[in-house]
Amino acid sequence: MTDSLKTLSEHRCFGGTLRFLEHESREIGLPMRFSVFLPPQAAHGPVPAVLYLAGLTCNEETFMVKAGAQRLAAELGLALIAPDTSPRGPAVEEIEGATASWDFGIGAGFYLDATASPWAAHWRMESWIVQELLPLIAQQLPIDAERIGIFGHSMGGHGALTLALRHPGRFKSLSALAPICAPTQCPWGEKAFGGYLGADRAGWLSHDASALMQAQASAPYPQGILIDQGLGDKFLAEQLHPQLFEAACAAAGQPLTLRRHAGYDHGYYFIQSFVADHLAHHRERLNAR
Ligand SMILES: N[C@@H](CCC(=O)N[C@@H](CSC=O)C(=O)NCC(=O)O)C(=O)O
Repeated sequence: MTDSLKTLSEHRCFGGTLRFLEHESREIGLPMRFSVFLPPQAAHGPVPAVLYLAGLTCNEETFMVKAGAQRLAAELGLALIAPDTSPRGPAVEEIEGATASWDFGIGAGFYLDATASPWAAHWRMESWIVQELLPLIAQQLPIDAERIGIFGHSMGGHGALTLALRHPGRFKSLSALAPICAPTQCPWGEKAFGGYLGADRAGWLSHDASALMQAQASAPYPQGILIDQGLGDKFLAEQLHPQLFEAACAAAGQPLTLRRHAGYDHGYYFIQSFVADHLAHHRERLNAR
């Protein structure tokens, strides 16, 4: 059966369960991996969940191993879902350019559906996550499909902001850590969008968080968006541009808490330091009825 979940490993964790899973994805056309942490409360019925999108070079394990989020998620009764960041395996490794650099191809799916050849065949991360993975998880695991939030880091922060803005109502809460805020105006985004979407830059804007927010007629998240950014982040000036998303939120009337933290870099020690605030942000909004 195409939709069945294969458990790769299962671990007891803070009274809940951490599972690493795989399924045959119809959208990607290949097996895809993801991880799910179910808190103890999931033993008694469906729980709210937060989808975490990871950054360049990461996979479905990175967040669960490095962020230190499970203890608080167990206390708050929140499930955590962490998908892989691109298609993988022999079928895609042989595509020219798939493994040549760490910011494009494998480990760098950018959470969109590619339209340009040869990427369009398998690089369908947006459809995989939104149309296939979330419905499958809600069907097969004790997760409340109506109470799902989204956050992410760097490329995954871009993914969180853009998927939330491109799918109104799908995600009830939104936050990001050091997100790529204006990918049409930074080297990582220009390389990825040029490869995955082709040379016509007009089409890129529908995957640019700042452009999407600028186009909103009213605040899509009236309960507020949280962003944390380290000021010691070596990628901040060239790649991330939080000030552009901040300006777009101001123009759209979107409440935004953008916290700038002296000394913090781009890595998982920064994420560990603020992940509790993100889980609390989501829990408050997902539990509001
Ligand atoms: N190899 C790169 C560094 C790659 C990197 O920093 N990846 C970040 C995400 S960057 C934007 O999406 C990350 O989360 N890495 C995983 C980790 O464990 O830190 C280089 O050479 O600079």
